[in-house]
Amino acid sequence: MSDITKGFGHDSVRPVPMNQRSMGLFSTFSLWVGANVVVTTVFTGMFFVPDLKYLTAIAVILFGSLVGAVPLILMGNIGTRTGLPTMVLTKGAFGERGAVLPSAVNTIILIGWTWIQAYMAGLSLDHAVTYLTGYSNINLFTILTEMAVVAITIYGHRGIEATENIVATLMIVLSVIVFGYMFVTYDIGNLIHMEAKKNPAITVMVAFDIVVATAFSWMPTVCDFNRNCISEKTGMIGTYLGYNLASLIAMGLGATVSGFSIMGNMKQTYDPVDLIGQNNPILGLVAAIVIFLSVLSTNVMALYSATMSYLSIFSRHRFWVPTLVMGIISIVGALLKNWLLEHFQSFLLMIGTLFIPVIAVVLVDYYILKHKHYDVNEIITGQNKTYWYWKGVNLRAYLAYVIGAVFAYYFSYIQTLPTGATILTFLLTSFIYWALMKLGKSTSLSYDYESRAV
Ligand SMILES: Nc1ccnc(=O)[nH]1
Repeated sequence: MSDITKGFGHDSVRPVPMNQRSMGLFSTFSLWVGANVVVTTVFTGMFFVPDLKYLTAIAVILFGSLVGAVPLILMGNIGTRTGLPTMVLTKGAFGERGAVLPSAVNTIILIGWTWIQAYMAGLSLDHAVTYLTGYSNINLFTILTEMAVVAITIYGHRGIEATENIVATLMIVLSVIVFGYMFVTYDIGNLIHMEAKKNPAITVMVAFDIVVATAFSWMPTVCDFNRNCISEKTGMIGTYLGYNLASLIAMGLGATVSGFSIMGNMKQTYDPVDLIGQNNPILGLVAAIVIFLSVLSTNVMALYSATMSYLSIFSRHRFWVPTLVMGIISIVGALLKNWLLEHFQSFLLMIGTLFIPVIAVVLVDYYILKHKHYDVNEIITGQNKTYWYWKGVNLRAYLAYVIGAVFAYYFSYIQTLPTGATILTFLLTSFIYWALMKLGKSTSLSYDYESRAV
């Protein structure tokens, strides 16, 4: 056993020193292409057409991603500067003990992502194989996909980076083939002129909000990888380019397939395999490979980040043990199948509610209140109690967080806003946290923090 495990990743939550950084511009770019070209993002793109006109949808996807990727790269840059994973970094704002809650929630959410994505990969592979051979076994293809994910992730970030370097390029090339085939066979001109719905559920503003929220869904993960970037500049540029290209490919694919499926009087779908597999089983298989690779390259990141979040709480455990245990959970849970798809929308809303306020608090804390400086050693050891606040918890961060989360919950579930709630939640939480911390400075409440933070 020990011979096998020696080769596994030994990744930990300790800061990655500069001389051990492994991601240059191409790796960073590939990683973020691999991250956001994923079937769930394709699925999201489906909802934009025909509610919006095709080119309007593409413009919203592009613009929303360009905007959402700004906080994403700012967040990732904290990882590059400190060498720490995201959930360890939340200690700086939430306190040594206050960070336990976001870390635990993040672990669970990431496993949720692996479930739905593995199942959706299983579905596409199954459809393609059925069109080709008549054989069908969704469970088998789902399990095989997720087993491959576990087999890669167990080798740690180096295994993941090596995978992304190949898979990202492959996905770009294969998706160009799929887009090309669809545009020619079903006629892109028709798609462009297709009428938008009269009473759309998704307006331009709501679509924009959803695209920005997609970027937020990556923020609890970003430092786990960008802490391996060799420089701040390549980290930010690689992430920005990779993430935006990926959004355009993935959401664009969903929007395109949706439009063509409706024009062809089919049931609305996001899945290119469903659209083209019947006419052309070989290209259906190519499309299924794109979907499979999209999930492989994303689920390795989700499982890895779930492990990092877990290790943020239980830092002494060896990397491969929680990876393997959660890997097995990710395989079994994917067999919940349609239940996962049915709850996907509420899952997204839940993530928005739970995590946008966390990101707002961390960004304000690092870039504004702590002037771009965390004492890395102190975050890890807690020796001088710099980030101890009150009994290990920063109550002001929690207060801002709760207000932000209640706001997000109310305006997402109970009284939906015509603008969506993502950006407003982010701005509101940022302001409240900043104000509470500034206000706190002049009251005795701040004694604990101020006296120790020198
Ligand atoms: N679409 C996704 C966003 C964040 N994490 C994932 O695993 N998938």
